Amino acid sequence: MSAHIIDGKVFAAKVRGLVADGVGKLKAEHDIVPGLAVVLVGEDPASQVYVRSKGKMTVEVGMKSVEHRLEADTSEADLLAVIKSLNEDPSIHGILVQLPLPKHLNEDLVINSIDPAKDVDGFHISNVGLLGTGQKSMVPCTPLGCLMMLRDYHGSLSGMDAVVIGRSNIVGKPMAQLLLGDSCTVTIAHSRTKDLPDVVRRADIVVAAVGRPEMVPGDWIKPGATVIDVGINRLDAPEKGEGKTRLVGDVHYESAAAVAGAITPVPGGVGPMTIACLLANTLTACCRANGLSEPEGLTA
Ligand SMILES: NC(=O)C1=CN([C@@H]2O[C@H](COP(=O)(O)OP(=O)(O)OC[C@H]3O[C@@H](n4cnc5c(N)ncnc54)[C@H](OP(=O)(O)O)[C@@H]3O)[C@@H](O)[C@H]2O)C=CC1
Ligand SMILES: Nc1nc(=O)c2c([nH]1)NC[C@@H]1CN(c3ccc(C(=O)N[C@@H](CCC(=O)O)C(=O)O)cc3)C=[N+]21
Repeated sequence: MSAHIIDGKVFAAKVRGLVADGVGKLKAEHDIVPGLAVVLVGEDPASQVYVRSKGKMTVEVGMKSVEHRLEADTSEADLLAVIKSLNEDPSIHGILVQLPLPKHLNEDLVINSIDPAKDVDGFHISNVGLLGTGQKSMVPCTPLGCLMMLRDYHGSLSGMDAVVIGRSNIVGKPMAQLLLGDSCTVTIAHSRTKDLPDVVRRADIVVAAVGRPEMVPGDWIKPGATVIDVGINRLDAPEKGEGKTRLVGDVHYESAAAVAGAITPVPGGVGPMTIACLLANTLTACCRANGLSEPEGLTA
């Protein structure tokens, strides 16, 4: 194994430190405490992990943390009423509705009912449009975290060939926008892409956001390329004991690390950065809401 390991855990701790400094300054100089509300409908297991560490870290950086846990059969009207009350609550600067939502709820409608200024996920159509046109917006946390790691490792990304595997609204598409914004030549690959291995072999930067465990093998990776593994896949791990599981990414780590120049591990890569960027976005939203200058280095 030769690749440099990009340590998302260490980087995320650094970002949370910057956020904590900003929060401290807001409190000391303006007596303002940023508040983040998370709304969880039902008991999606993938979301559980996220909500747990998020609540803890929100409090650690000095913010107010609010959780709304609603029954899986909550009506759309009741969910919209909760969001409306959070939109109107001046102590709340960030609102996150955990996805996926139960099938009977219209995800687009729900997301677009969030005040765009409080949309710390950056999923509201208004923020998507602002990002797409290069205007100041709320930037989705996972792609923002990936961008921060890439900028930190490479400095400038200008002119690099980037391949994003996956075209979801929450990861693939905004990731491609951010890479384009940093002047990469961007290819977006998906399930209908022809000759995916050859497409990936051209890339200086590979971002894998597919949701298929260890799908990208090392022999698809150009020697020296930087590999960002967004995938979070939980597999059974009987070797660790009965009922135990392990997390793996969308990249086959061992073989990819043998050829890549740099790689993010799973766990300990993109995941912790996502949460750090959520806190960063909440601080940014709070500064903007109060007409204050926002901290450097925490936005795209
Ligand atoms: N670390 C973190 O903080 C986060 C991690 N994740 C993880 O990232 C991964 C992706 O998440 P998300 O974007 O929401 O997933 P989606 O399921 O919404 O999107 C997956 C994308 O991968 C594409 N795809 C599926 N199969 C293939 C294939 N065989 N070849 C090429 N492309 C394929 C799909 O193509 P098509 O559009 O054609 O169907 C789709 O665009 C998941 O593992 C998820 O758990 C997600 C969010 C945050
Ligand atoms: N509105 C919304 N926004 C999201 O950003 C969002 C969402 N819904 N729904 C679910 C996905 C998933 N997601 C993760 C974030 C961090 C880790 C994370 O910190 N993972 C740790 C591992 C945790 C463990 O050990 O299980 C790591 O990768 O090191 C995982 C997953 C955000 N998501």
